[in-house]
Amino acid sequence: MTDKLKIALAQLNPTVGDLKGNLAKIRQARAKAAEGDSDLVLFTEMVLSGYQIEDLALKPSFLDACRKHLLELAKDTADGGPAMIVGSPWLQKSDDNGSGQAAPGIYNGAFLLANGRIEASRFKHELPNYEVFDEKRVFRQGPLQGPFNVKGVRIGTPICEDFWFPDVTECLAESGTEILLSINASPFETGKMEARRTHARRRQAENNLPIVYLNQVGGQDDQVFDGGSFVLGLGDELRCQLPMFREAVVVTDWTRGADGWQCAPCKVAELPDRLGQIYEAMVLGLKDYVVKNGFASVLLGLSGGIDSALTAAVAVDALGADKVRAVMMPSPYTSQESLDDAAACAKLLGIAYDIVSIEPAMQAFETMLKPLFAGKAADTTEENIQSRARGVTLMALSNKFGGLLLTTGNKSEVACGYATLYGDMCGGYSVLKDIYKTTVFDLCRWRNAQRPKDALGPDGAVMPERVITKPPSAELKPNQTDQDTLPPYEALDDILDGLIEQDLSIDEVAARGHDRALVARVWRMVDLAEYKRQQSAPGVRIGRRSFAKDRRYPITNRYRGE
Ligand SMILES: Nc1ncnc2c1ncn2[C@@H]1O[C@H](COP(=O)(O)OP(=O)(O)OC[C@H]2O[C@@H]([n+]3cccc(C(=O)O)c3)[C@H](O)[C@@H]2O)[C@@H](O)[C@H]1O
Ligand SMILES: Nc1ncnc2c1ncn2[C@@H]1O[C@H](COP(=O)(O)OP(=O)(O)OP(=O)(O)O)[C@@H](O)[C@H]1O
Ligand SMILES: NC(=O)CC[C@H](N)C(=O)O
Repeated sequence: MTDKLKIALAQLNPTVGDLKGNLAKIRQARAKAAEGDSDLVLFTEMVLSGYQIEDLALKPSFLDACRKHLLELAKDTADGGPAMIVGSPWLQKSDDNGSGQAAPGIYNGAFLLANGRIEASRFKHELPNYEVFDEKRVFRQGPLQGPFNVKGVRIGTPICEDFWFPDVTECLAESGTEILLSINASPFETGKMEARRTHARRRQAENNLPIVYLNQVGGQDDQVFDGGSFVLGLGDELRCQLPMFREAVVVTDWTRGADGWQCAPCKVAELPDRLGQIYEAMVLGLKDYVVKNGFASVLLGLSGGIDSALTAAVAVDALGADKVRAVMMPSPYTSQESLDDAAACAKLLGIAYDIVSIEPAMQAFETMLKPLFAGKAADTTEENIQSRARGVTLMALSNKFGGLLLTTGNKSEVACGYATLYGDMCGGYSVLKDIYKTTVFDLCRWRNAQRPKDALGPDGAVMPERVITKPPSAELKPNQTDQDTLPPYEALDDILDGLIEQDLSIDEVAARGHDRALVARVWRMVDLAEYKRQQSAPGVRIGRRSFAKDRRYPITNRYRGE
């Protein structure tokens, strides 16, 4: 038994399916922890496989590979260096010994690696099955179990969702746990840090134990894991705070006292404010999508409007100016103001900027379709041809030069279907998909006022003020503004917040001070655009009702909310 313990917290950015790469990252973190004389290194939920693995969990060959890599990692601990607690998926076989009472099946596990072997395992009990999580679909529920024994100290390891309810920690406390080390792969949402702290305080109040909350960092398709790991000492005292949105390995010092184990105060990183967290989530989400999918660069249509300006700024902050290419594609309806603003944006960001007129394509389509369109008045058909001419141009550049095309629609537009299918919806990834237009304005002002830490973009303003202040327009016909089709964004976003984020009825949203007929119209627009959303690119998830896995609606749907 010992009265002193050094526990290294490894807040890493694994890649789903990259077992070799993740193993190397884990080894590197352990080597760093060993330099700090750590007794134990704590890693996050499913760090070996990455999270979320979705139906990869149903592939026996993948689970075999995870087991093989875990056993290889366990052998490292024969060197007398620090023990490890590592998260991994696990296929429990009927002839497995030493894994407690667990029945055969696929589990989300935590493994104590020491003395050159897997000393013990614990399986996740509370499987989340809401919002973006579908764990019940692929994992079997683990039994309630007691703590690991590390150098005679009883260490309880609730796995993410296990920590959001009292039962798992209560069982651990009743079985003599002295320190709770919660391992997580908890995706970012606005307000999530506060929610995690609240759960930590509750678990502490219930069990009177010190708590380590360790979270994964990095982007995985639509989800961004924001890190922000922390240590909550006895008496609700923040002993250690790791940064959000970046990797960190920090060694914490623990001493056994009369009241139990206490962590010595160490680094307390400053957390970004609300808009800063959203912006950094967008940056990390895009960066990891691009890098982990093997793209060298991105491109986008830069219209002189606010959405493409913000998308370009995020791309530059994530990847660097030399990896971002902007194309202005004027039509006869494009104003000089837009041409000037797009050029000014590109200059402020220092990105490559080309101008390709779509007028020849518009004329070609007019000529091609003239015999068939005879006697028909111009309508949105011709507007959509412009948007599609731009889409074809951008996709051609993506094919020829290999960059990933960024699509720029924000959540207000995506909600209402205010975008052209196979036109401006072309693209492989979206950074604004979960950002309402009013937040787009806030984020532009925020970024013009400051450069986030580690951002690769320039200091100072990244877009001219006029991009933020002018009325938004698709410029698909003369003197058009978004408000010809949509209500003012302040009103629209509040209605959408009610209908989508809060799941309110038409009457309940109208009671917030909106015209009932307008709310019913917006409800209908949202329903009618479901088919567009189901064909749209993935994008960074910011809230609990993102348009991907959080909010799943039927396309064929006759419920009108009345
Ligand atoms: N349930 C369903 N399942 C499958 N397909 C369905 C469908 N309902 C319609 N469709 C099909 O979808 C097509 C109509 O959709 P689509 O071609 O997109 O056209 P549509 O939605 O009619 O028009 C696009 C709108 O977006 C606006 N816009 C365009 C470009 C940029 C911006 C901006 O400011 O960012 C705004 C534009 O002003 C216009 O109001 C038709 O082919 C129709 O048959
Ligand atoms: N003239 C243009 N040149 C280059 N790209 C354009 C042009 N017009 C539209 N696009 C592309 O299509 C997207 C949709 O743009 P549109 O101007 O129709 O509406 P928006 O949603 O208000 O976007 P933005 O605020 O970027 O203008 C733009 O973000 C941009 O990527
Ligand atoms: N991986 C998990 O179990 C995540 C669920 C948890 N409630 C969270 O988002 O933090």
